[in-house]
Amino acid sequence: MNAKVIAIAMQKGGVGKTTTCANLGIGLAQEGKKVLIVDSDPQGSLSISLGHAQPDNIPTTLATVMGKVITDTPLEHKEGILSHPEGVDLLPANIELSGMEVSLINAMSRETILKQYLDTVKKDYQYILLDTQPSLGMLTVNALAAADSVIIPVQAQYLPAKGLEQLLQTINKVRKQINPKLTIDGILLTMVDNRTNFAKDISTLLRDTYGGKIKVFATDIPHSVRAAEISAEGKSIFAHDPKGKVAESYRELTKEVLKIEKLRQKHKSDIGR
Ligand SMILES: Nc1ncnc2c1ncn2[C@@H]1O[C@H](COP(=O)(O)OP(=O)(O)OP(=O)(O)O)[C@@H](O)[C@H]1O
Ligand SMILES: [Mg+2]
Repeated sequence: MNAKVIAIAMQKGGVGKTTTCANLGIGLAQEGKKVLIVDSDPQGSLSISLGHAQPDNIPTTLATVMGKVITDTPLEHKEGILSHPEGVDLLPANIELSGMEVSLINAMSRETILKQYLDTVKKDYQYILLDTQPSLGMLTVNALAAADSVIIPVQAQYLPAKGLEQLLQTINKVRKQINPKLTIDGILLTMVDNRTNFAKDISTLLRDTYGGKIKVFATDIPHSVRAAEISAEGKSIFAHDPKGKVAESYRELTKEVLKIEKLRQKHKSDIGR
């Protein structure tokens, strides 16, 4: 195994990054994949939403293992990785990670500390998903430097134009300077309210503006209070409301994500012929 690493990134807050990371991760596990999800947000929202209500009490987190990479200290096998009853592994985060962001400033190869860490666990997984914080700071750059691809959640109610442009510029910079093979899997429309036409307008606008260059996922994630409830429950939408429209859409998204990998493999073998 050599995991595909997907960063879920958008510096605008509250667009559904954490929700997508948890539910896509568990969706992939339900398709039989070995999945690690990594919380790289000092707020620890992903850790909270996967059942660790007090992340600040967790002794070993992403900050611990990144610290060990920086100081060249050997890691134990799967150090700090917790398992979730729905079949995924989680590397949690807490407020200590904001201290890490400061220590990165003076670290050698500071943009690739997370990548160096992930290289030690990639053989144990097929997918590694990275939840990122709402900023384009050093932790997000580390996630982009470590990733094979990015999924960009965009909240359907708001025109994402400016935030999206900044993110694309950062992705291009990371490609040029650190990680040339980084690709964009797609833009994901989240919290879509089908009672309005606005979401449709935005998705048309996105396709018109970026079409050809960037895929917009065919699957939209609908707005639903059921989705908002899960972060307090510590479980996925599949466990909380399995027959609901949000569970259905995350199942569809999971299929789309698996298809991207299949197409890439086919493309590779076609070229090899
Ligand atoms: N499909 C949905 N329908 C309704 N509410 C949702 C949906 N998806 C997520 N939410 C809620 O919207 C809020 C923001 O979602 P989430 O935490 O996933 O976004 P985020 O991009 O990770 O935020 P941040 O930038 O703060 O990390 C949360 O309260 C979440 O429960
Ligand atoms: Mg979040």
